[in-house]
Formats: sequence, structure tokens, C-alpha cells
Amino acid sequence: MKKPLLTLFLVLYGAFLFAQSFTMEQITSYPFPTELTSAASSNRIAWAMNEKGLRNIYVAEAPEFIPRKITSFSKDDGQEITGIQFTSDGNTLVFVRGGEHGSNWDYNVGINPSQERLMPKVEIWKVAFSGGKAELLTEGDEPIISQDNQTVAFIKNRQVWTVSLQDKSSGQLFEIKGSVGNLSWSPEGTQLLFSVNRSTHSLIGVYHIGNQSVQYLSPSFSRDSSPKWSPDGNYVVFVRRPGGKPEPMPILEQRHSPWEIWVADVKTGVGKRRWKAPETLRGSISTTHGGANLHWAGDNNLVYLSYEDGWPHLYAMHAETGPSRQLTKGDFMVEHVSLSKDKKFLVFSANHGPNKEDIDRRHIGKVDIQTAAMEIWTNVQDGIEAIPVVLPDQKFIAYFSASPQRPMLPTVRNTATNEVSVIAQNLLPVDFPIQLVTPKQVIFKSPDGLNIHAQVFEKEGGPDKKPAVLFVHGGPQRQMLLGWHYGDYYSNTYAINQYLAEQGFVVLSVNFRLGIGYGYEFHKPARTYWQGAEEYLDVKAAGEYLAALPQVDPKRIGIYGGSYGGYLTALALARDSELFAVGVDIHGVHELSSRLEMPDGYEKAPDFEKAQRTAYLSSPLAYLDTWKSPVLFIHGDDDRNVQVSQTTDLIRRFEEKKMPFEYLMIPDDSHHWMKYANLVKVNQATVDFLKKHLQP
Ligand SMILES: CSCC[C@H](NC=O)C(=O)N[C@@H](C)C(=O)O
Repeated sequence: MKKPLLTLFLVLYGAFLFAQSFTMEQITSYPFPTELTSAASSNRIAWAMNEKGLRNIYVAEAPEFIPRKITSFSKDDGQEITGIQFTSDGNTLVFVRGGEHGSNWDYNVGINPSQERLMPKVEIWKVAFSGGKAELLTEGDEPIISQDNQTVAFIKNRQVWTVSLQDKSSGQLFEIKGSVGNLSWSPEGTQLLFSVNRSTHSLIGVYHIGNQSVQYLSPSFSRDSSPKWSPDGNYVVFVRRPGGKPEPMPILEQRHSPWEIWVADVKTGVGKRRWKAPETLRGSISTTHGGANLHWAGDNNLVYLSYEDGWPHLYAMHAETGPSRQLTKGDFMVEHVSLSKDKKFLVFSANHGPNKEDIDRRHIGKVDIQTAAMEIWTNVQDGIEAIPVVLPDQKFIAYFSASPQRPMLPTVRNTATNEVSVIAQNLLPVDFPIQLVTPKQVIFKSPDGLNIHAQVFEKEGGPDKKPAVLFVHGGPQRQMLLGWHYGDYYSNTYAINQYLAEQGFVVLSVNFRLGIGYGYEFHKPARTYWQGAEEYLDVKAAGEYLAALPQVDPKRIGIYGGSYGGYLTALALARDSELFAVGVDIHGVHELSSRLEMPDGYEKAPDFEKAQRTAYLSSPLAYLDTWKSPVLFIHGDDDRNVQVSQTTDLIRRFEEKKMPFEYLMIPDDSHHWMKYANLVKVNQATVDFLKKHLQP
């Protein structure tokens, strides 16, 4: 082909590639799986699938694992499915429909984003594995099925109730003061283990079905939690933390958060301390997924997760005596821990693998409790795998897998043959875009010397100078990855970032300090949030990283984020409008001082006044006079993670200062856009506002 013709072809092909296009709704339309569980006695799995707001239960079974939908909820009504579990014979599933279980408060209160005439309730349902009509059992939450498949114990109005799986008759099992949770039947089914929160302290109790009596295990003035039965049902292991309110300590100093592991004899009710965490900052109880991840494993081993060596790792010790043994080791985090059916090994997610970039991915790991022999499996070169469960035939491990192009889907690995089956790929909409960019790992230094990981999304080609958008995640204990995310909130923001890249933006997603996956000191740094907001250093450094890229127009850099990311978006626009030209603040936090309001006469911490000043200076409210960039505020008014008042009050100040802003109020929806139509509306408003001001 002659040179001019070749040049013309390449220019046209480049323009074609750059012009590839899909809508925000198309990239949002992926099905999202949650609540993966397996039966105890047959190689059956079940999960909840959210298909454009229609949430249903799917099942699959060895050896083919062909997906089958067994419920038929057909409205985008915001009613989530949680708590999926099989009866012990694997023939029936029980599940919860309704509520907002990702909330910080009122998680088991009905939610109504579709404005149904009557407020939807939180309800417990059953459905046959073989399919057929799902049946409502009762109003309630946190169900646990008895081993004889006859009875479901559950929580209603913070108390314990039961319902018959046969005739649906139900009643309150017993009544005690406080808020009850953590239900589990004893191995032989004659006792029900629970925890009860009484605000200043919490207790572990056992209800004896036979004589209808309540027994407390080692009652104290502490906060006891996470109870687990021994396999023989004679003992219970639990976590003990201090109760009550301490003497006011310096607010701006970090300190150890103590915790212990106790074992109680159910016959006598007497407990003994089995282990005390090292009294170091790293020895504090982990706040990563599952906390202590306490399990009673085989050979009378207790297993737990601790941050004590600087990374969230698994440990084991004999239930009665002897030292604890570290099972997983290395500069990586263990997350989403699950015990095998024979209680001899654990499976988990880990940001660890054969490639150095795996620190910004997840892969499935297995560790033998007796020998500590560990292996890490990876699917495909740049794949992401998370949230594993072991099937009864323990060669099958089920989990969720994704890639930079494909969203999360249920997957089963046969560990004997290493055959991997991705399930339900047919549920991806036919017009779901597959030509997505592969995010690139970048690492830059914060002004105080931290290595900050980030992902850059950029489509090849296009003009010499492109606009850019910085995405700031929430949590903040989160980690954005080099592919579709295992969490629904961040799977959605990954979709937004892909759309923005396709529209011609250079997108950077910054993993600022306070995030997980990079060790204890990165996850728990000093002087952050209302104690100094030093995590903002990483956000500003990310903006400056973008501005320094040769292909970025430094005058056209936007920022967006939700929740904690909304807080940092507001802080960026307030403090650095000359760097961030526009922003979208989604259910952000803006006022940080009220947590330090104390009535006169109350004991105050020695650094109380300094802490109050620090909290004010850490909040966007302190910098409204320098907030010049356009902003879009978005908040749902049934938000149960960040009070909607955080946005209504900031908007009131904007109005009184006659500062320009745009807003989108989503009535009756929460922090997680339970109604798909609202999710699409928020996504579209976000990208339209950024495009309007940055002109890609
Ligand atoms: C500390 S402000 C609350 C932020 C909020 N955290 C939990 O509710 C948040 O960021 N929520 C989402 C986005 C998340 O947990 O990732």
C-alpha cells in the first residue's frame, strides 16, 4: 500500500477506534453478583444477581454448573436479596428480601425508592432449589436454619423469633433486654448461640431449647462479640474488647485498640482468656473485612486474622494451650476468609500473585491450618478473583471473577484439574461494551514520601491535550483495582471511569492513604479525616500528577467521588480550585466538628480545643471563601451511611454566600442507589456535568 494511502488508513482507523462509543446506561447495565454461598452436603452454589435492578437468586450444580434462576422478582424496586442459605439437605434456600444491609444504621428497616404505597418490609422467604414459586415466611432478618431443616431462627425488633419451614407458624423464642444478633444453632440443634448488645457492654448467651432457659457465657463488663461453636458443641470461642467509656485520652494521638480471644465451657458457663493481642498499634483489632475472622477449625484449632505483623494475615492456635502460629506471611493482605467444610483449610482473597502488579488485584488463596502450606491461584494474566467459598467436594472452590474488560461473575475452579468455569456469561446484555481500556498501574510519591498507587484509564489517540478526571473512592478502607471491582459501589465507579475514558478523558483513580492493601501504616496513618486530613496530600498529588502529564490540559482537570470520596472532592474544590476546575460531590461529608461538641462540665480530653480546631480546618466548610470551581451535589434522602444533612447544610451555606452550585436530590433512596433507575440517573448526571465543564 502506498505511503499516503497507508497514512490515510491509519488516521481513519485511529479516528474510528477513538470514536468507538457506548452510553453510560450500557456500561452500567452489567449484572452484579453478591451473596455467594454453597450447600453443606451437595456441590450446589447459589448467589443473588442484580440485573438492572431486578434482583433474583441463581443456582448452579456440579459438574456442569449451568446457571438457573429460581426466583422471579420482576421490578426495579430497590429490594435487595441477602442472607442466602441452603437447608442442610441442599433442597431449599432461605433468603432475606428488603432492607439496606450496607448501611451504618437502620440496615434492617424497609427502604422505598420506588415510592410504593406502603413501605416495603424486610422479609424472610424460602424457595426450592429445583425452582417454583418463592414463598414468604415472615417479616424478619438474619435467619439461621436448624440442622433438622424444620425451623428458622431470626431477628425481629432486635429479638429472637422462630418460624416453621413447614407450616410458617412463628413466634418469639425468648425475650431479653438489648439488641440481639449473631445467631447460630449448636451442632446438634438443641441450643441457640447469640450476642446481645447493651450499649455499655455486650454479652454472649446460649438459649437452651429444651428447658427454655437463657445462659450467659462468662458475663462481664466487656464487649463480647463474634461467638462461634466448637465442632462438638461443648465450647464457644468469642472476641472480648473493653466495655464502657475510658477516661478522655488525647484525641489527636493514635493508640492500641485492645482485643482478646476467649473460650467458654457451655456446661459451666465459665470462660478463660486464650489469647491477648500484642499491645501495639498493629496489634489493634483489624477493621478490614470480617474483623477478627474468628473460626473454630478442625483438630481443636482456633483461627483468626490479625494485623500484628503489619499486614492482615491468618493465624492458628490450639483451643486450649500453646503458642499461636502464623499461617499466611508476606507483604500482602488477606481478605474474605472462608473455612472449608472439613475445617482443615481456609480460602481467602489476597492482593498477591506472580506479578508485581498483583498488589492492585485480588486472587484466591488457600492455606492448610495444620501445615501452613499456602497456594495462590490466578485465573488469567490480568484477572481479578475474590470472595471464595469451598464446596462439599473440596476440590471445587467458587468465587467471583473479573478482568479489566469483564465485570464480576460467579466462577468455579476445580483445584484437581485447575479447570475454571465462568458462570452466567450469557447474562451480560448483548450491547454491553467489551472494547474497554485496560487501566494501567501508576505509582507516585506523596509530598511526605508515601508511595501512592493509582490506575490510569486512557483511550489511545485523540487530541494532543485532553481533559482529565480524578476519581476518589470512599470508605475510606477500600482499594481500587486494575479491573472490575468485587464491591457493587466500586464496580459502578469503574464503569463511570471506563465511560469517561471512552469519552476522551484521561482518568486517574487514586488509592490514597487510609485505604487497604498496602500495610497497616498506610491503612491507619496519623492526622487524617477530622484529625488533620493529611490523606488530602495524596489527592492533591494525584491532581498534580495529572496536570504534569504531557497529554493533559492542566486547566481542564475535574474531580468526583462518593461518600468519603465526596468529602475529599469537596475539600479539593474548596482548597484548590485552581487545580480542580470542576467537581461532583456525591453524598459527601462536609462538617466534621460536631462529633467534638461536648456540653459544659463534661470531662474533656487534654487536647480537646486543639482537636476541635483541627476538625474544623479538616472540613471543606473552612475554605468556602476559596471554593471557586463549579460543583454538582448529589445525595439520596434515605441515606443511612452519611446523613443527608451533610449536603442540605452545605447547600444552605452556598445559598447564603450566593455561591453557584447544581444539585440532584434522589428522594427515598440510600447511599447505594438501591433502585437501578436512580443509579443510571446519578451516573448520567455525574458524567454530563463533567463533560459540560471540561469539554472532552
Ligand atoms: C467516614 S464518612 C462515611 C463514608 C462512608 N463509609 C461508610 O459508610 C463511605 O465511604 N461509604 C461507601 C462509599 C464505602 O463504604 O465505600
